[in-house]
Amino acid sequence: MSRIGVVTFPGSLDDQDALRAVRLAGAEAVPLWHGSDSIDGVDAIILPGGFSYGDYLRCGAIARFSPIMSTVIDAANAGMPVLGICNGFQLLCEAHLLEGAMIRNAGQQFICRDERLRVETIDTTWTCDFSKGQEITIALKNGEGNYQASPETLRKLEDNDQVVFRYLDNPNGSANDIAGITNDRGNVVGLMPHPEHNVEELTGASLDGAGFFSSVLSFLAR
Ligand SMILES: NC(=O)CC[C@H](N)C(=O)O
Repeated sequence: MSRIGVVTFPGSLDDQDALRAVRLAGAEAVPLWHGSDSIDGVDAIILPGGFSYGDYLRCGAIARFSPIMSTVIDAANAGMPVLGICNGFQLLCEAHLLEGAMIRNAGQQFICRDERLRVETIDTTWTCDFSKGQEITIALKNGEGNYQASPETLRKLEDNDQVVFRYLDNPNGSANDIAGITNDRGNVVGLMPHPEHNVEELTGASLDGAGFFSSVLSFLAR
């Protein structure tokens, strides 16, 4: 059975939901603690949403120096699937595993709502079970979700098919309507919306988040 680790930082909020989504997908969910440099032999890693270190300085800027991150960076560079959800995406940018940065939402409001997204590439470890161009609904909730990058970086992301998700109705001012991106290799993915909140019928929400977790399991079974 594949083992997927979820890292808890001080101020993480959605680690339990991510662990639950992993279990619902049929994998072993492995809680990991930010203060240890061990990833316990897992096959894939999720950096969950929340308010690590109270969002002091910038979202993810302090968590990026947690002991576990040096191991996560080595594993990601060796090809391990890593998914950063919201604060996790911010953290992946701070750790330079993904390019670009997040600033305050245009309008300066915290946004919490369902968001329509288009899947732009299925060539990643976390989206291979979707179809290209598929439209999905995933919950969004953040204050600093406005993705920005230099014109050169944006051009590179577009040219290399590294834009993974785009908002259909851009809620926060993100450049090129970008909701999520991947690295060159397609093993590291970050997105602002929260797939772990869209996996259970009981909530009445869409179940479109399940595709992230089934994708990584399909990838690991190859
Ligand atoms: N849901 C989240 O992970 C929020 C991330 C971050 N605290 C923000 O508000 O932008």
